[in-house]
Amino acid sequence: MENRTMLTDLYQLTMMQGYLVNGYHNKEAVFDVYFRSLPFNGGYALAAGLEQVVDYIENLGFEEDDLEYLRSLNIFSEEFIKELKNFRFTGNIDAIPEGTAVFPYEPLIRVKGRIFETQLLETTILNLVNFETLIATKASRVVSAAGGGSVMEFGLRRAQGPDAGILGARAAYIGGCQSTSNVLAGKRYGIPVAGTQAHSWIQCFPSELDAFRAYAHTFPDMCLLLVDTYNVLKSGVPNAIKVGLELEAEGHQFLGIRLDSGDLTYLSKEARRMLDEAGLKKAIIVASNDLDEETIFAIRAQGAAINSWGVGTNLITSKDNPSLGGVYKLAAEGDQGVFHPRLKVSENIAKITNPGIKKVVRFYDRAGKTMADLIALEDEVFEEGKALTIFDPIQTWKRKTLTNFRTRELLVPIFREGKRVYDLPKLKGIQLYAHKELETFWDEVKRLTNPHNYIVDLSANLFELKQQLLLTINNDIKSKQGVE
Ligand SMILES: Nc1ncnc2c1ncn2[C@@H]1O[C@H](COP(=O)(O)OP(=O)(O)OP(=O)(O)O)[C@@H](O)[C@H]1O
Ligand SMILES: O=P(O)(O)OC[C@H]1O[C@H](OP(=O)(O)OP(=O)(O)O)[C@H](O)[C@@H]1O
Ligand SMILES: O=C(O)c1cccnc1
Repeated sequence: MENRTMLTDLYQLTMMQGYLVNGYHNKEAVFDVYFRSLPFNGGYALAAGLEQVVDYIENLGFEEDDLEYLRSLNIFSEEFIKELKNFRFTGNIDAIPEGTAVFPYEPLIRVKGRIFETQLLETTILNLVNFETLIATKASRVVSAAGGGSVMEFGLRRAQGPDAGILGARAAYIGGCQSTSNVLAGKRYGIPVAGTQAHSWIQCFPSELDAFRAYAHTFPDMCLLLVDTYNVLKSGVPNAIKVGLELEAEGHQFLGIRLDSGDLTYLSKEARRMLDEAGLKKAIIVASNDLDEETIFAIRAQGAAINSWGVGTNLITSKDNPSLGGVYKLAAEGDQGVFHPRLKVSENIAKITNPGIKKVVRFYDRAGKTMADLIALEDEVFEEGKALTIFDPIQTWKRKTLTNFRTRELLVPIFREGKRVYDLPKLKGIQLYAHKELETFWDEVKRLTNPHNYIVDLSANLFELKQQLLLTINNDIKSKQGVE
């Protein structure tokens, strides 16, 4: 749908020209997309953004004016520009479907192909996956805090620009929001749109009652009245009740009220009592105002009578954790289908990469609950009938034996030789899948604060390969130091 080919960092293009000049452009590479720590000190993340990655790959191509611009920088050769003219992706991509619960170091996307092509994809894939995964995860936390109450996404006005508003609404829907106020996101992705009215509507009329009546008259079947413009309990709620009863006398269903300031617990309880006493038991109470999972959790714990939550800024900007640190790291390089595992060394243990072409295997018990994930080498097999001992890759004495398990491989083929082989699921389907997916995890992993660490280990073979490569690199450095 959208050509984002030029939405990249300059260094991808300079490296590409470098590969070409040095005869490396046809070398094959495998890159992994993964993050190193969970956002929000939470227990899981929800993968999102794959549909946008697919769209990006399918629309790759440099236009004439892109090439003109690159020429104007005076750093690229004509030979390179000519290569760009014919650029398209001809490799393989595997990915974990959107809505899947994912954990640190698990390859969310695995890209395999000519380095000339795979190098370019880094920036854009990360840009798309980091943001949507972050917002889907945040939304999932907000929705979980809301218990059975619905959550409307209200963030567009304070999102970090239009793209974040639109893709944020999409990700929030994956995370479980019921609707969005964002009309373009509704049109583009089929997300249900919903809304009430602003204070300006109430202020514009001679009185609050006039404003409520006018709204009810215009939208009798979607009438949620904002009750905090003047005084919630002395004016807003009594006026809303009057109009609600008038609407119901005319045969319509009065939807309810929205509280947007003050002590939401106290006001909702009082408003509930007043609505019930007036016979408007079905009218709902919506709350908004700077909400996030913590405030919603606290307000519910106080016994508030709130049915639905409008959540904007804190959700769409992921205010308490504004980025996900997803990275795109080379795991193997090869020629004509023969690959060699590669590793990046770092003083920081967390930054040492996992080498080789890998997969992610999720282990379930017979009741369908998750037991652990294993990052393994692509060709490894874990027989379902056979006990398997797994161990923590840092604290290797921490061991666990899995028996009587069922396995699932999380990465699925998305592109083969440049052609899409994956049917993109509908957004509603992704939302339902995410919900079901989370049901397979224990509550301890999902709780909002200090969750239990879900086990993600390396297979024994991958662990061994990593140790071997680290040893080889270390020995190499030592012997070179001896020579020089
Ligand atoms: N009972 C409650 N427990 C915990 N937090 C609450 C409760 N009621 C409201 N809040 C939160 O407290 C904050 C109140 O913010 P603030 O003081 O700006 O709101 P306000 O009194 O409604 O003023 P304004 O009219 O400017 O919106 C909001 O984040 C709101 O979600
Ligand atoms: O608080 P958020 O989670 O971002 O949710 C959206 C907020 O946006 C609107 O407020 P508006 O832009 O009119 O500002 P105000 O109510 O804070 O004055 C609405 O009334 C909500 O309070
Ligand atoms: O429809 C609403 O009530 C709404 C929409 C966007 C932001 N705040 C509120």
